[in-house]
Amino acid sequence: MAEQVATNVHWHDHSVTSEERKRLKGHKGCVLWFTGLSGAGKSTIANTVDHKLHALGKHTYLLDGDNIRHGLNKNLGFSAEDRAENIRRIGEVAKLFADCGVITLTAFISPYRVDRDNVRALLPEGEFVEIYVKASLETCEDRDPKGLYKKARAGEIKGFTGIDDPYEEPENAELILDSDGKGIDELADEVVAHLNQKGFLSL
Ligand SMILES: Nc1ncnc2c1ncn2[C@@H]1O[C@H](COP(=O)(O)OS(=O)(=O)O)[C@@H](OP(=O)(O)O)[C@H]1O
Ligand SMILES: Nc1ncnc2c1ncn2[C@@H]1O[C@H](COP(=O)(O)OP(=O)(O)O)[C@@H](O)[C@H]1O
Repeated sequence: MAEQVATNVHWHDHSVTSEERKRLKGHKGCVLWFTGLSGAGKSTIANTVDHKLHALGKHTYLLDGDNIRHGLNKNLGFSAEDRAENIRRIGEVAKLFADCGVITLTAFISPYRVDRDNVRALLPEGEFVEIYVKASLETCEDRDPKGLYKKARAGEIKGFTGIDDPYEEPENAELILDSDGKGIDELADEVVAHLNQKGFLSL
């Protein structure tokens, strides 16, 4: 976890409370943390869940890997340190969204267990929902929508997750999606059903 560097800064409580914000929205906030290899289906499934929840009248927002790396995190690369900082910042942003009752979806490889666990620790108990989008390396390489695996195999990209950089599988994910065996719509429905069952879609 990053240490606080600045001194003489003080926490201020908001005059509109987190509970009041949630009441206005009609449901709790949470973070749906999709993790998995590049090409596993994180982004596509998260987008489909986002659509389905929006259609149900829920307040959602999706923080997507490639997009965040064009803005907030454009100064970060793919070393272990930069990936940790990437995930830390996303975690802090997601926490703010969840605090005001938004169902926040994130789609990042987030390959290191400790980085994901640090985000879990940032959030109130039960609000971090780790969703492992599980697909074999073979499946991901076959899909290879951006041609990145091909480049990594050719040595044109170094430190590519799954090829010459690690991916640590979740040990206690709330949900595991079988992206080798099932289609996008079915997997998105599994996520919505989980949220419903756990009471995230109401107050
Ligand atoms: N070295 C290396 N390793 C893995 N991925 C790479 C790399 N270089 C570029 N890319 C592209 O960046 C996307 C992953 O970014 P993330 O922010 O999700 O990565 S991480 O969570 O910080 O590990 C990832 O996108 P997704 O396919 O959406 O996962 C890749 O398109
Ligand atoms: N369960 C699935 N079954 C079939 N194709 C999938 C599935 N999940 C994702 N895909 C396809 O695989 C490709 C990569 O998905 P994407 O969501 O970009 O992965 P990620 O965000 O994990 O890198 C896309 O073309 C997507 O349509």
